[in-house]
Amino acid sequence: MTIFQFPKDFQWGTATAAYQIEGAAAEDGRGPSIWDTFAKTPGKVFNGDNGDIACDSYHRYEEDIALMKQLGIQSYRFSVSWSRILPDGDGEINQAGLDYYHRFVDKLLENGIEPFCTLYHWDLPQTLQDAGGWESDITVEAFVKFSEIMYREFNGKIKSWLTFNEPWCIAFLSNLLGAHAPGNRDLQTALNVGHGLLLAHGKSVKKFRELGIEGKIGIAPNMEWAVPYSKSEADKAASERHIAWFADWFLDPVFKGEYPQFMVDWFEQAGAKVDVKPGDMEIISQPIDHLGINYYTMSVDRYNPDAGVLGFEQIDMGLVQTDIGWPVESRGLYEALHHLQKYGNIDIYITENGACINDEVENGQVKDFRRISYLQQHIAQIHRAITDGIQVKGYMAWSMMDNFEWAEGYRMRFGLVHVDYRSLVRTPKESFYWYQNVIRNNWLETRP
Ligand SMILES: N=NNCCOCCOc1ccc(-c2cn(C[C@@H]3NC[C@@H](O)[C@H]3O)nn2)cc1
Repeated sequence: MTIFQFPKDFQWGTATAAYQIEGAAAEDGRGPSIWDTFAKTPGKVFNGDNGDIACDSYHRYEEDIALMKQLGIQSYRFSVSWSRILPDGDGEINQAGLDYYHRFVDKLLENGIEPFCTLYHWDLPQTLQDAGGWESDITVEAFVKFSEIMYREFNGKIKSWLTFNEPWCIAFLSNLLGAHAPGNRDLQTALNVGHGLLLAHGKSVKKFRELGIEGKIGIAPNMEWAVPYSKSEADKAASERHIAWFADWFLDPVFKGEYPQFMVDWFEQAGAKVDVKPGDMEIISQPIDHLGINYYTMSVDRYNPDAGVLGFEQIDMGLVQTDIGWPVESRGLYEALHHLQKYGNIDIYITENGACINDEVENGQVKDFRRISYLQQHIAQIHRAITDGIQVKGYMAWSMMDNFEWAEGYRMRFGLVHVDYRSLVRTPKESFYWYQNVIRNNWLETRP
């Protein structure tokens, strides 16, 4: 047996997001978001599932927090439903929305759990999408206003902030590939959205500093690691484009104040160019305090000029896959963490990592041993990176509970806790008890 001891101040946690767990979609003044609209558009979400009820965490948060307490986590990453706070995206504040998050955050703090807040986790108020979405300064300025309201309201209660979750999904999955809300399929739109969210990020960080808010702020890109299928230069370049598409396209502007030129050139030959105005990159590259990284899988890429805008296809190498079809290769997390060192040795939180394993309850138990294997492999890679001197400060398993997995609806389960969507009964899985032990010990035990 090998013991991997983690630093004494390492923060163990779990993560969720508002639209995926809260439900109460039209309750207490909440306005519609683009995901309410998208989910109710026929054909967009498996089975026509939507977030009207979800896990009903809006009403059951005390039960959920009791489970977090039982799990023993030190921090809990959640997101705020913007359209609960500002139902029209801007304008009048909905006090009932603020009151909900105060009740929720107070309950976390009462239980010794640090709230780790993501301001934007994909649920843009529909009124702002109607006004141009992230391509429009209207939305950028509305986000700054929304974030200022949250900063002022929760200053001293919430000390760990993230502006945006997974910019790649917001820009490209949702506006080039059309798989997520609002479902556009246009490269120029995707680049405009990416630039808009980066401007909103920079302006919000600037506001955070101007207000003298206590705590730390950052952003949480999702990364996919990729390696070339062959030794050819074309395959090598394809895997580099894949990595940069998810990470460098957003992190170079944040940390270096410029887009990666090889990607700017690639997109230009594909017919799209970011319209960078004077002063934009200075705003975007406001210094941040920490970086959230979401990691799930890695890819073996082969150059194929006919395989989409980025010109790579992902080759199935026969690796074990989770139930959503993502190859399991924890080495990619280690490599991704080293890749990030070019931006400096910034504090990093693994703000999402987890496995889609769709086991159900049998005799009161969920024997999700495949999830335990996935988590163990990936946590071991984090220990390896820390041993190399990389400043990983925490790990938040995705997800605390099964929830609405976007276009996959409720069929894909990532939770440490099983949710019966009819009864809403929560059942801790075997992985919950395994993770409870890792947290209690602050070490990982691996058996040969
Ligand atoms: N690899 N790309 N190939 C080309 C594009 O393929 C099309 C599909 O792409 C993807 C890529 C990534 C994802 C994804 C999902 N989650 C899980 C959520 N994270 C935030 C939290 O809310 C979780 O629910 N993280 N990432 C989905 C689809």
